[in-house]
Amino acid sequence: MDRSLNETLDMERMFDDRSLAVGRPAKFLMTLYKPHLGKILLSIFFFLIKSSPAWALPIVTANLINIATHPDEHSMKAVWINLIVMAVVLVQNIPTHSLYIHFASKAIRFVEAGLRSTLVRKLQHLSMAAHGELKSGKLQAKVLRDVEAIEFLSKQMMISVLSAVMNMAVSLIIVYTHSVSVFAFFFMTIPTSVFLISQFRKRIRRTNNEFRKEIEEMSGTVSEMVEMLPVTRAHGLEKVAIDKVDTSLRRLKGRGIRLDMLEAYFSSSNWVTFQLFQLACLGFTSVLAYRGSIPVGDIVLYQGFFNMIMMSVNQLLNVYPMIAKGFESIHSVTEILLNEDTEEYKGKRKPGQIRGEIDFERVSFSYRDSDKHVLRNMSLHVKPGETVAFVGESGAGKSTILNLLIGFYKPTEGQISIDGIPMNELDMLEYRKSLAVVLQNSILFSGSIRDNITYGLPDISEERIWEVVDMANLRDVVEQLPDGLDTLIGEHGGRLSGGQRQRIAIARALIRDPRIIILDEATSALDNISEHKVQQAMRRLIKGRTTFVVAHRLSTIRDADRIVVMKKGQIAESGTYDELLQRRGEFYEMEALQTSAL
Ligand SMILES: Nc1ncnc2c1ncn2[C@@H]1O[C@H](COP(=O)(O)OP(=O)(O)OP(=O)(O)O)[C@@H](O)[C@H]1O
Repeated sequence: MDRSLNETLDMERMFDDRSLAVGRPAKFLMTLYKPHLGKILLSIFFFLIKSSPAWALPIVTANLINIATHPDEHSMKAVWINLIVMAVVLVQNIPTHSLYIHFASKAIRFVEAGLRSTLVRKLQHLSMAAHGELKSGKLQAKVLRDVEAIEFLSKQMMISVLSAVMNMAVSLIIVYTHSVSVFAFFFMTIPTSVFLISQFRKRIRRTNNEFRKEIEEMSGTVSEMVEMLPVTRAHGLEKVAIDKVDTSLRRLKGRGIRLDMLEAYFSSSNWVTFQLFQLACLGFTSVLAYRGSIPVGDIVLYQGFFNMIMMSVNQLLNVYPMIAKGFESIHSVTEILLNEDTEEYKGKRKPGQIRGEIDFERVSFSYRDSDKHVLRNMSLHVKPGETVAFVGESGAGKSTILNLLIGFYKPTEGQISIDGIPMNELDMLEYRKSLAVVLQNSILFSGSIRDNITYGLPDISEERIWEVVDMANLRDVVEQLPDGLDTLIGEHGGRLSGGQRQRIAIARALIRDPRIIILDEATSALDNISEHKVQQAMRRLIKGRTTFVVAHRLSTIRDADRIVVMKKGQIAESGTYDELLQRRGEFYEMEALQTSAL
């Protein structure tokens, strides 16, 4: 098996570990990176070597000054040794920096790909109810933005945080080995300066955030103005609209100037604090050198390392907001990864060749978090090959019946059986192979017409494709397009008419040669002529197959074996078209209403 896939599956297992509680981002990161420990250790190793020029430079500079201030007969030799060592340390940076990035990047990319893939798998397995709760927009944001933020967090951890922490640690060790008193000075002054600088930075960040909010509000006002343009123009309200934007602009301008001034003040305070502490370090080390406690050249060494520590602190403070954002994203990603609300049916019984006998046994259903009984105590026996049409007022529960049949939701009470096997025990993957579904809004994806028709079936012959194209009355549409079946249809079929989209969805159902067909208003968007042709094709298709249709126009279900009239989640009456008309009940009234409307 592909190695990366193996690692992805490992990751899935990791997230099955319930001990990985939400709210522990550090543990989450460790779980993510544990399989890549080798790469991480190698990247740390190469980081240490590649960073040596930064540490060597202050030492070599101090050595050279010390040699120059105390020359003897070995001085020239010592100068050359220092220069050659520095040159070697510099040149090794070329391969070691690449090796460091190679291992760090490999670890990060593996984790990123694995995380995305685990999330996508999880999304595919979450129940429809969970999807309804998470809302698709929010889900997209999670998969795209949050994974990006976690990837960014990883990069910052592996690059900025690692380099800052290492630089600080090495600097402190070198300073400690050179002079304990300078080390003590560093130890006392650095935390104070970090505290002051972080206070200034906090204020700068706060003022920036305030300003960004103002700008967002401003863009909201402008885009609302553009959206409202037709209404504004139709009522001659241009001045009102412009005044509204002007007021918002004036506020933004004033706030902007004030924030620029505040930012200037805090930025310069930040810089001056930094410089003052550096000056204090210079003063302290100069006094030590004057007293002869340290060699003169070491002043440069301590300046260099003080600077390096302060730069590292600055770097950490810079990446802090991004790290905080990354940790927030970890929270929201774990919300999905640890969501146990997966597909409700987990049965494993293989149905064999499905005949299409379906039983609803006292089925009741309510959507989650809703007290409303959408279906109540519904029983229905459907023979293999029978066509059952559901009609009834809006909200009567017709589409819900189809959702239950597909297995998107489980009945709250009662059960549905397929060929005598309760859905609970059924292997849904096998069952759904014999289902074809055409829902109210035909769902197409960007790609060619061919891709959309053969979705999930790679080895379909050209002949078979044209056969269903003809059956779905699509040939004239396809032949008029520049690339025929390979014409790209744009996102969600945006370049096609509603009728064309629906016909593609019908062709997709036809090509599966299913045993059970589920149609929700499948022919509603077709014109009279093509609807007639599709109806003919449908008749051919549904012959011998169990079919469930939800249709609002009663004319389309005249030939159904049985029409079930739904009312408030219950079966009000059922029978053939003619039987129901003769009964003069609900259906008779609906039919009369539609005929008079026509
Ligand atoms: N995902 C959902 N969550 C909560 N309630 C829902 C959900 N889907 C549908 N409902 C509610 O369930 C009831 C039945 O809806 P359903 O879509 O099955 O009716 P319908 O008979 O197909 O209506 P229409 O003819 O308008 O499509 C409605 O009151 C609807 O508001």
